[in-house]
Amino acid sequence: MTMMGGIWSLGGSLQIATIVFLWKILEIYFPGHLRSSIISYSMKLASLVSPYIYIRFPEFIGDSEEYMGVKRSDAYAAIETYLSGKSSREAKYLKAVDVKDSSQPVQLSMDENEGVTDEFEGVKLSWAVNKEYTRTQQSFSFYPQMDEKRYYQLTFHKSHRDFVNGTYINHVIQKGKAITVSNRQRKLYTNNPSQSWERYRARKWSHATFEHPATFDTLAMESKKKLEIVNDLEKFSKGKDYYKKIGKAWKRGYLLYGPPGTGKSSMIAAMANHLEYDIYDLELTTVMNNTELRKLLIETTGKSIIVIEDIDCSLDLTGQRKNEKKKAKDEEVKDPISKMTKGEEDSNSKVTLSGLLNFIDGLWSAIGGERIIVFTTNYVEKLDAALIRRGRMDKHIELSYCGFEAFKVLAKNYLDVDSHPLFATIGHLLEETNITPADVAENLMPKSLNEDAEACLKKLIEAIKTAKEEATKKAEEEARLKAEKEEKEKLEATQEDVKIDKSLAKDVKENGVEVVKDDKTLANEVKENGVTA
Ligand SMILES: Nc1ncnc2c1ncn2[C@@H]1O[C@H](COP(=O)(O)OP(=O)(O)OP(=O)(O)O)[C@@H](O)[C@H]1O
Ligand SMILES: [Mg+2]
Repeated sequence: MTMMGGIWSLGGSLQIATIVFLWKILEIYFPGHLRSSIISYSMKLASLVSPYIYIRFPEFIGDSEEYMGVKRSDAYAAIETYLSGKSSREAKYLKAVDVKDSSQPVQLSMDENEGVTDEFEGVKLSWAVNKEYTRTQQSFSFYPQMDEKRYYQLTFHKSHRDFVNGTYINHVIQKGKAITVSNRQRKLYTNNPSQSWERYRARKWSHATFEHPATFDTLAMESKKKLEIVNDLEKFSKGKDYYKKIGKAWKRGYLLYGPPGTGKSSMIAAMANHLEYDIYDLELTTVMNNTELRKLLIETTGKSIIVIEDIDCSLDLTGQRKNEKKKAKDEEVKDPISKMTKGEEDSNSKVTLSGLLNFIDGLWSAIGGERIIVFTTNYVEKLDAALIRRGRMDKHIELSYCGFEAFKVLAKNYLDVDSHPLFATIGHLLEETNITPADVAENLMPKSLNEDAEACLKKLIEAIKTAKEEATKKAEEEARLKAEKEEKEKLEATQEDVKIDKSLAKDVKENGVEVVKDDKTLANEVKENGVTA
């Protein structure tokens, strides 16, 4: 189909008709892989006499022999977007690339075997989209599977070689990227299990349109803290030159920690909405090893937030668990047979702490533009210090129970009230009670059409009182258990002392000599009598 690319520059309806006819014959009578060989040989033949130059932009780049290592080409995507307008006006065979919401037009691109012409600074160029077939690298089969590889082909007269290399291609890529940014719909990605990566076109990430409505305005937290985070994000997103100057990869790590329901996930959504970034929600438990993790990283794009939720649950990454693992390993060394029986489990070994650290700040982490990495956890104290040190997780943000200021944000959002006589009671109760913003929000939400703001606020007051009573009961119960435990320990210690005393007395009686008292007995005597015996 390379020949088709030349059609648009050659002109002449007879030539076009002949070539289209030949192409149809090729398509009907020759299978895909044979067709691409015929095309490739005819192209070589034609190039001997043709004054045209052809540049190919494949859809996937990387090691073409190893499908697992390929990445969708940014240039291909930019060209697709750049040509979208022209394609929808000129091409006859089109396909819908991205169907957006009903308020926006469908983005169209040329279908295979189609071509359009472009003119830039007086130079005419032609574009075509083609595909070729290659054999997949799968196990031996009598019916080998063929993979399609799409590519854009640019054709131009050889006199414009320098202009195209120096100016035109740059213009196309820049323009394509700018269009993408202006009408892009943000995406929420999640990683596919690696078993489905085998096929060439199978992606490592699946995506859906990101539509979470949380913003920093709807987020309930102290305004000072909120402003600090917003400023931090903005400084980062505009910091390209700064990061270059200080010699650091353009990325920033955030650790969000706090009890369940305090807004960690909501904050990630608010960050993405504020910066207009995509989100890559990385499910670490389906990643088999460090190599897979790196491959996933390579496939992420710039202007994105990579999220690992509940990092403490995802993997054996906590310091504590690592020690347990080390202990288990030491035991294995002592007992090689047990190691062999555990062999199967080991081969399934998952991402390690060092693999994750590499993911965050290894050499590979610097590719592909600005990126934010966010970890969330309910138990910050469980995390390994190496994982959350500054430079990796640059900013630690605690999301905590609902304070009065956070309540006011929720009241404004949920009930549209800025002030109310019941606010004072609520403020007072919140000072004494730990209740999550999720619980407050749930109580503020009207449950029927007749429920007004006052009814909701009263409902909240009752909920906080109940939470307070429960917390008091819980604290009392804990105090009782603690006292019981202390009492038991004291009793056990006394019984131990009595035992020692009795054995001493027995020694004296039997042997007629006094045995030197041990330190504990002496200390007890000093405590009780104020003098040593
Ligand atoms: N700070 C907050 N501001 C606004 N809404 C909140 C806040 N915290 C919680 N919510 C509400 O509670 C719900 C749960 O919050 P979210 O999922 O963000 O909590 P989380 O901290 O991620 O919890 P988990 O640790 O269980 O994942 C959200 O849908 C949101 O409506
Ligand atoms: Mg969450």
